[in-house]
Amino acid sequence: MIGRLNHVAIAVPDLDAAADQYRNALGAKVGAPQAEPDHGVTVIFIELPNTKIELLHPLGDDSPINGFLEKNPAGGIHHICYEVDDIIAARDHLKSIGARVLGTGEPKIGAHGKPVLFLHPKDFNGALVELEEV
Ligand SMILES: C[C@@H](C(=O)O)C(=O)SCCNC(=O)CCNC(=O)[C@H](O)C(C)(C)COP(=O)(O)OP(=O)(O)OC[C@H]1O[C@@H](n2cnc3c(N)ncnc32)[C@H](O)[C@@H]1OP(=O)(O)O
Ligand SMILES: [Co+2]
Repeated sequence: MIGRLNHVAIAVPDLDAAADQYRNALGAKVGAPQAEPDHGVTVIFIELPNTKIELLHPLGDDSPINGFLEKNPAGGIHHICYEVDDIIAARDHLKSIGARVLGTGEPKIGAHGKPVLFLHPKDFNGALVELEEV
């Protein structure tokens, strides 16, 4: 069902510092900050030849990543995003086998303008999974 790795997301306490580090220390192609108010985050995408890194920082008061950054004040790997062809079929299959789909259960439009869903980390080996329909 899952296809390519779309991105690995890293929650960071200082978005500018993290972007500068990827640009200068690692020589990466770093995009501009992108506010995603519907998701409670500001993101910066880093384009790698085979995938992307998504730097995440809280936006607004009730960001879903606040708790994670409190537990991991230096930052940390927050989620992995896999591509799927049909997000509704993927969701219904996962629900039917008891996996918890987060939020309302309806896909939201993600940072690439495509529908996304999240699966509870406790159901996936401690790793928060995002699915993106491509
Ligand atoms: C823009 C878009 C895009 O790419 O298009 C994005 O990525 S938006 C990216 C931001 N959006 C999201 O993450 C949306 C989905 N996420 C959520 O709904 C939430 O973050 C949850 C995953 C439910 C966690 O929420 P919260 O931290 O408030 O809950 P909680 O403290 O009760 O956590 C429950 C347990 O899960 C663990 N936990 C929390 N966040 C985790 C993470 N990212 N990876 C692995 N484990 C995690 C906690 O440590 C805790 O474990 P213990 O009980 O063992 O201590
Ligand atoms: Co993401």
